[in-house]
Amino acid sequence: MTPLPLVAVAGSPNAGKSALFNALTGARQKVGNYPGVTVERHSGRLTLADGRPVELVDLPGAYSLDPASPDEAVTRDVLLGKQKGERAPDALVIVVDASNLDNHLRFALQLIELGLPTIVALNMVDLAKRDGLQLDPKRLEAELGVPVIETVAVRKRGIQELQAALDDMISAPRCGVHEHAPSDLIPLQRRARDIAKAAVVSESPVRRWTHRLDGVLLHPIAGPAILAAVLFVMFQAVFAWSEVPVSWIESGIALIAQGAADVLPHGLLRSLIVDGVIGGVGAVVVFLPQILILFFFILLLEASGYMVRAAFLMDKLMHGAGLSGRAFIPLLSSFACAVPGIMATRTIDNPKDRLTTILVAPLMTCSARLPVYTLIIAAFIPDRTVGLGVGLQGLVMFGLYVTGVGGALLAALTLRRTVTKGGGGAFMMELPKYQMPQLKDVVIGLYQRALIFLKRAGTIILGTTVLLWALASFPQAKPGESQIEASIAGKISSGIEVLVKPIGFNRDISLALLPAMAAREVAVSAIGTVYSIDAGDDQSANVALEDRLRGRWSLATALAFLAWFVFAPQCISTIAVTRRETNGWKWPAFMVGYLFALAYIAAGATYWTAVALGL
Ligand SMILES: Nc1nc2c(ncn2[C@@H]2O[C@H](COP(=O)(O)OP(=O)(O)OP(=O)(O)O)[C@@H](O)[C@H]2O)c(=O)[nH]1
Ligand SMILES: [Mg+2]
Repeated sequence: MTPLPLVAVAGSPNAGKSALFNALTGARQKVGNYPGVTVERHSGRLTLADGRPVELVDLPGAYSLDPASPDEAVTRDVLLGKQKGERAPDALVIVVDASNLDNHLRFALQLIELGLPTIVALNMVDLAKRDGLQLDPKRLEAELGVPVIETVAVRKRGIQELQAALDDMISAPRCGVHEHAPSDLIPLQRRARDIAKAAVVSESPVRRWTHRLDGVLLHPIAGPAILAAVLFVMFQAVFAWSEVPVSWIESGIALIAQGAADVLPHGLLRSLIVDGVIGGVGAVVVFLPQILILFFFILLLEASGYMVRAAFLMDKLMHGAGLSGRAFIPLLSSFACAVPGIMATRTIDNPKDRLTTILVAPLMTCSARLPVYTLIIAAFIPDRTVGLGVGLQGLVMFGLYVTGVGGALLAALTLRRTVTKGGGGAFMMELPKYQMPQLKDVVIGLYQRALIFLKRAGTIILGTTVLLWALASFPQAKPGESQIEASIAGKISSGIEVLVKPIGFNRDISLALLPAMAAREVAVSAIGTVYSIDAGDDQSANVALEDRLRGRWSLATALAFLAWFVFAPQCISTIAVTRRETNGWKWPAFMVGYLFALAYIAAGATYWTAVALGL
């Protein structure tokens, strides 16, 4: 018995292939598995007008014939007649989304080049129309050189016409499958865009604007320059805009501390409230404005549709580091916090790519580092401009972010050649329309961020601060003795100090490192608490934290401390989420190990360089 003619339904993800397949085959479907892989095989039967049966297979969506995932590999192998347990298809139905034509035509063009008898289903014309886009299928047909049928798969519109076209095609003599040579994506993309443009009859202004903006924002030279400028402005704003609200919060906290000191009697309770709670938590809460400004930008970039363009621009760079372009969005979210960033890696299909992305995500400068960076920069970097209105402090902050990103790319490159070696794939993504961000959404996003931050301040940070206060307050010092040196915390930190002395860290830092494991910001509150206790009741208790630091740390130590924080894996939540996402302790342990090693080396190198330069 000769097998039925096989017709493959192929196209980009979400084109509506399965919907069309269902409309064509109805209930006559079979679900199996391709041998050797975990990809399902959906097939169904279709009877042509003259009574001849054909078999239809619904292939997994793919962006190109150069696969990035196991699903895409099956699609390619079936189409090229190389899939085990499947015969070569006799004809193709390519499904494209009319409202997303230039993206979907890329793959369609590759498929048409295979030379099989082919029909293009121009699907989702209902959605295109709703968006104000009208296309000319005849023009498209002329450009592509194969029949084009308009369909709305979910409403079964155009199904009969499609079946009639299949009828003609199966009757025609078939020619063999041509080999696929991996094609260069850039010319392919350009052709797809030109054809999609030619097929447009009319287009709404929003769509037209999107195309025009993309012409500038995705330009090979202007695009990256604009992206760099956007990021730079963002980091300058974090400093410049926060000055006033920070000073308000500072005076508020000082007032509260003063009030508490006035009403409470001398002694331990007063020390706990004023030094422990108000001193520690207050030192962190001050950073709320900066964190909100950072999130304001991230929310704006996301809502406007620019974020995905940024990912597109970064794709080449990501590939250079051995990462998938899909890694960009998880890594960018990690600027806010590594926990959602690591969770977002679930969109990366290649397991090695994904693992690498998880392992480097903590190197992205999360918002919890901001308090530490800000404190040290404010204390040690002069507040002056370096010309053109660019502030030195903002520049140093920008430099710290760049170091984090550079470290992540280098780490990824190294990991991909060693522990996470293995093939990756080409990456493509769809660009959404530009949108005016809604004020309401941004406000809600910021409100949620503020709440999360304050909750952290009230729980983890408060808890560790009080614990540290207790460790730093007992046993009580005898007269003439320094309280910190007499305390348990002082003893512990002397132990740590032995380890970190070679990289220029002093006792204050050793004391802050341990509680900072709970959350990075705690380093700031820990230093705040310790200094409050140490100052005792003398007049200097009211001196701002920065001024105290300036008196006690050398510039070399401060810079080493910054370098440490760029790399150190100090966050329990990140370690926990890594364990969950990688199903075990192996990778989180590896991550903590290599990041601490990097932190130690970076801090040491910074310290000794600074000392050598005479800072
Ligand atoms: N409005 C509208 N929606 C459609 C049309 N065709 C498909 N859809 C919807 O689009 C979504 C994706 O359709 P699918 O058929 O699952 O797409 P697919 O190409 O099989 O996707 P993958 O298999 O994931 O690549 C579903 O929610 C469908 O209901 C259409 O012509 N018009
Ligand atoms: Mg499908």
